[in-house]
Amino acid sequence: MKTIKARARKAAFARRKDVHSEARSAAGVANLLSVVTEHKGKTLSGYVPIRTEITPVPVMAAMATHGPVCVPVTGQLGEPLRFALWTPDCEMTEGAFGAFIPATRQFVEPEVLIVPLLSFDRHGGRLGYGGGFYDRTLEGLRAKRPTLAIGYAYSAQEVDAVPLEPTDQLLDAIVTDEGVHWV
Ligand SMILES: Nc1nc2c(c(=O)[nH]1)N(C=O)[C@@H](CNc1ccc(C(=O)N[C@@H](CCC(=O)O)C(=O)O)cc1)CN2
Ligand SMILES: Nc1ncnc2c1ncn2[C@@H]1O[C@H](COP(=O)(O)OP(=O)(O)OP(=O)(O)O)[C@@H](O)[C@H]1O
Repeated sequence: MKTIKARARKAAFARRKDVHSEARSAAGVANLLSVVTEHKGKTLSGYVPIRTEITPVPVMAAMATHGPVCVPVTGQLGEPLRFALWTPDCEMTEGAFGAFIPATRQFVEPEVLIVPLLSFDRHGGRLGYGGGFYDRTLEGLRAKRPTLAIGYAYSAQEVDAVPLEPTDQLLDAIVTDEGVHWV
């Protein structure tokens, strides 16, 4: 399974690089807003893009006028993510794995998560960078309360079937530059 996932990641990185563009990112914004605006006031987690990830930052900025918005903070490998409050103008500093995090961190627990990914399938399967961070995190959050995991990606990141393990947490919806798909 490790080699299967590693191979899938390599292909997914190449595919995402091909379609990464500002125009496609902009096209995703309206679709993502249509989903998250239904959850105004709930704590929403986004992410600051790394590598060739589609950016949810305009959506996070719009939602920050309605309620708390946070971003993931990585601890040790094997630990779930934590989430620090974020505002469009907050000071940022470089965290682990090159992802930017708020310089001053007030930790909160999101109910709605915009989840970055390398590839997804129609059944909610998700391939990430391989730390298992979102899997551990969603497992913990879902054990406490209903939690909405929204995958955000370029539509070209769709595959027939993501290789899955028992510990993989499924997405509830996938939003792309081309539309919204509820699982
Ligand atoms: N924008 C963004 N922020 C995020 C995440 C993310 O996927 N996207 N994360 C989501 O979890 C966390 C950071 N997790 C990451 C985990 C691994 C790698 C990474 O580059 N891994 C190596 C392989 C490591 C290994 O297997 O030894 C690689 O892919 O080359 C990057 C980010 C928190 N913040
Ligand atoms: N809840 C969990 N408890 C124990 N191990 C876990 C859990 N979730 C994931 N893992 C393990 O972590 C490793 C990496 O997981 P996986 O390959 O699914 O990461 P990923 O979803 O691609 O990455 P990420 O979520 O960080 O973006 C796997 O070996 C997996 O079994």
